[in-house]
Amino acid sequence: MDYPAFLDIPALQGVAGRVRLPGSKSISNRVLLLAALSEGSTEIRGLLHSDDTRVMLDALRRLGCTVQTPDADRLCLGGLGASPPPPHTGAPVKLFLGNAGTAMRPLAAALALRGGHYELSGVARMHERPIGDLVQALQQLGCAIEYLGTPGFPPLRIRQDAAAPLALDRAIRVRGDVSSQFLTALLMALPQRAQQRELSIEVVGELISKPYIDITLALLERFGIALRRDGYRRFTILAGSRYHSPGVLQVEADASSASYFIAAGAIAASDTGQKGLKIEGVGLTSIQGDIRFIDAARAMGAKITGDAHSLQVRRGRWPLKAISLDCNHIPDAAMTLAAMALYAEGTTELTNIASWRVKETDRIAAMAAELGRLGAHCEAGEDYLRITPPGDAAHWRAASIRTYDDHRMAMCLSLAAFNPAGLPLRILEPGCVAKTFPGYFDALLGVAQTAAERIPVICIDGPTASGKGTLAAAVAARLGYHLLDSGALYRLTALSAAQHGVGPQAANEAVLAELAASLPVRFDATRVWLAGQDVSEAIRTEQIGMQASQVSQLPLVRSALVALQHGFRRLPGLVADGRDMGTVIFPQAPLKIYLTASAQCRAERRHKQLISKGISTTIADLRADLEARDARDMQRQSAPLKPAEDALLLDSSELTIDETVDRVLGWWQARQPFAH
Ligand SMILES: O=C(O)C1=C[C@@H](OP(=O)(O)O)[C@@H](O)[C@H](O)C1
Ligand SMILES: C=C(OP(=O)(O)O)C(=O)O
Repeated sequence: MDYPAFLDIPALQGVAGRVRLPGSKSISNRVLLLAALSEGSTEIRGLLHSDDTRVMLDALRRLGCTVQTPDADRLCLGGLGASPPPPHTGAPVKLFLGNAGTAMRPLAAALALRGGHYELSGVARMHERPIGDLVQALQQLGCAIEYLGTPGFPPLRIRQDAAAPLALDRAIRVRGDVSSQFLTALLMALPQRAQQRELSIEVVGELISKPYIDITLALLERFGIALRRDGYRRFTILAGSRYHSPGVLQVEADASSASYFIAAGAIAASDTGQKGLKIEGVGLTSIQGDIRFIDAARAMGAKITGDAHSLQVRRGRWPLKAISLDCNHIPDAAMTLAAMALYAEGTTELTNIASWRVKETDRIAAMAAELGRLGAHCEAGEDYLRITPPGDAAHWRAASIRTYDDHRMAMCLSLAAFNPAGLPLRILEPGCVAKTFPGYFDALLGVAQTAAERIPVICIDGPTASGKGTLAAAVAARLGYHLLDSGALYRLTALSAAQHGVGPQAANEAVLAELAASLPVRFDATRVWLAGQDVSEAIRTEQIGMQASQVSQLPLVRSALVALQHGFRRLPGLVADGRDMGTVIFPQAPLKIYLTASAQCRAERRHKQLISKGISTTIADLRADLEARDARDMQRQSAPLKPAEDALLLDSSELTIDETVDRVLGWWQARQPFAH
């Protein structure tokens, strides 16, 4: 998924409909590793496809696992089972684990206990995220594991002789007050060495994020590993333990990802009687601890119902009620409470969240800074955050939100788009959501509602071959906006007419208008589809171009296409390319460009294009055609080609494409309210 450098979200009002969430990160990466350690193949359904699972899968492939994907929902992983580990004397197997804590920590333990020569590294931030407590526990056992950079942090080298004896006769002690992932890592890795004897782990100090240990235990059980435990203090893996694939395993949708939609349902206005938002894939009986976010959301005012596989959320109490909550059990979803606090009456206090400081970024500092940018007042302590929302609508600010390469910062702060001041919101580097939820913004904007006039439209009109199409596509890509190639609609009407055996002449106006009104059209970034067929090339022939020009003269056809064109005005915004976008279709658009270039220049560009396609023609002929077409477009009765009164004229004769794009983006930026 290509993300722009920033995403501007217009002020949102409601949410409605249903959203199906991607798989749980925590379950996905645990299941992948357990399947890898098992004999035979495991069919995983509903696996999360994101940066964190991609690095895990890449690593497992390098370790020798086979991966097959019979369809989009199923992945079959062939495990390593009893196959021998690589020799510790050979070249290291280098594994890059991005910023995935659920890959780095468990793989470090699993490989140290398996034996072999490995180097584990990640992105720069991963090299600042602690792993010392886990490494110490492994070293205690006699594993040869060392730091390649700063002591206590990745990157790591593991050089372990699989045959060397380990000190397994006493309990392995591990601290759990920095991250529960260290204990999870040991729990998942140790069964490799529990064939002959039972193995115990003792947790030193207070364990944080306990519900993540419950996920680990639940999945170990699915893979046949039996344990004895004393609360969260001591865990004993029984002798004779062996990973046994369950065959097929369904991954629940991610409960942390659900928190953004639960919050949206609680915040967004919905008409009385409306059911609000349905969240599918995860339900009230989830094995993920973050499902307990619903208790906190309810305490703030959300109305939540549900069953085993889905949740239904709507606004209840309004404004929301501030809460004071120990969030240690829901470290990830608790960030969403910070965003909900923007809409609460009073000061919300989130405590026992020291682990926020060592995650994708220092989340306490980052959250305080960005909520402050929106107009809230925050007090950040070593392990707490207090949030007092903007006093009233007048105190909200149009903010440009930094995301610190932290997916949760981007997802949480997007909820500020529901602000009561009706201000748009800018999210910088929105692509960071790819860590756990690549399609997040599409999902949010797919269920969000706002008044059509709040959705910005940039109109790019101009004569034939002026470069409108290229400019519009580039501007849309840079802004993450939808694209309407209105000229293509006329071409599509002409093509559809030809397919139905209807000529483009005025006598057929009524039939042509009927065809136009129900065009089954879909655009994506580079292709055009008509009734599921890729017609990108078919509509570009000179013949269809001439017929398109003819049908575009017919008033009934033009009006049939108006509603279709208005339908393209969808969140977060639209770039509309055509001849009457600014004058007729979107007269209220906040930016209108009239793009021209001299006839000679346009003829030369078109000539170059045609030559590159192997079509021979002369510049003089093309110029004559262009001028004839201009005259026809400018003189037609209905919506003649002319600049809108408030359009900015842009002559691209002397400009490169990049310069033209930058000019338009510069004009657009100048009209945005975001403070820097
Ligand atoms: O085990 C897991 O899947 C996770 C444990 C938690 O980390 P900590 O135990 O470091 O709090 C959580 O924040 C992380 O996103 C996923
Ligand atoms: C802390 C997180 O990730 P990780 O699994 O990398 O620790 C998170 O997803 O919020």
